Amino acid sequence: MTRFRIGTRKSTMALAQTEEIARRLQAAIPSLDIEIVKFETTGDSDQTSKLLTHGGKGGAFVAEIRRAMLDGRLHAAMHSLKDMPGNEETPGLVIAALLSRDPPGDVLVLRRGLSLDEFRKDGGRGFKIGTNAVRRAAYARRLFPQAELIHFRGAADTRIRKLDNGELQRLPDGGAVGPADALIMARSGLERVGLSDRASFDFAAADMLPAVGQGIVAVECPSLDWETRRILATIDDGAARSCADAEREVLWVLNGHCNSPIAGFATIDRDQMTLTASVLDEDGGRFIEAQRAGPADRPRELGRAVGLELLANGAAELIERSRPR
Ligand SMILES: NCc1[nH]cc(CCC(=O)O)c1CC(=O)O
Repeated sequence: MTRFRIGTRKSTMALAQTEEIARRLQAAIPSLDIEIVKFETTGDSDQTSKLLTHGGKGGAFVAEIRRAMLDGRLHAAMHSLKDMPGNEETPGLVIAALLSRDPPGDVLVLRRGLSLDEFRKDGGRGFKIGTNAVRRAAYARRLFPQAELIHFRGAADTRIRKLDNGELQRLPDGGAVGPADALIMARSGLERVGLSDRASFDFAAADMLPAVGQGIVAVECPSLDWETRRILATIDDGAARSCADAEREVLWVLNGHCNSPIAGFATIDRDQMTLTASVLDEDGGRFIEAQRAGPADRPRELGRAVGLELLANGAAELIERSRPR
């Protein structure tokens, strides 16, 4: 049998996620001969320009690796579900597996030597929080109204090194900001790069609603490659899929772009699903939130209802305002 080739970006986090896919596939199908194929992408080599300008890291990576699958160079590709565009479908490709969800929330990572009490005592006054996500910036402005939010990017492990070294973040216009005193990062990402001991504080979902799909690793493959789909079905997690269907339906209804200020998070309790979603203003001034519960086996219906409620409350205007031009 030919080797089963899975494509991935080369970052520490992406490799850890792909190795997890390989481990689960190997456990399900011991005879499978798996090869991990590493891709260098525009998103990784261009560390300075704002992600926004090329449609998000997802946008750049997704296009390149998808070509390889459609050309037959790969059987499948790893994605963070969070980074997959929610406002379009890719003809010829399908998300054939979603791994069981890792912790979905965000954490605060402080520069070494800075204590949480010190950081929090005056609403963050005098401190700089680095993040590239409109969603995180908007929630952070609410939680730490006195802190300064600065643009900060890079792979998870690189970002923490920059934080500890007090490095400035270069901006696309040639300027620089920083150094940052704190970062906001996904707990799952931090764990995957082996740095979970750096989490100073876990944000509750109610205080910082996770991004749609956060914590879920996705595996994509050509939709007509039935053999690959059968293989990937062995590691597909039903609960992750239901939550993903509900959360991504919100993106679909809102026609959200790659860096949309949209948050969405579903949980399942027995046969009930609860879905919360929000649309945020870049400066944290306006929040539109909606929450509904419904049968867990009808996730899209719930996503649609929540998405339409957000639209009825003015979501489209906030999303259009943040669209990259
Ligand atoms: N944009 C990069 C990215 N894509 C997915 C995750 C987190 C892990 C996940 O959601 O599975 C991260 C890092 C971060 O947001 O801190």
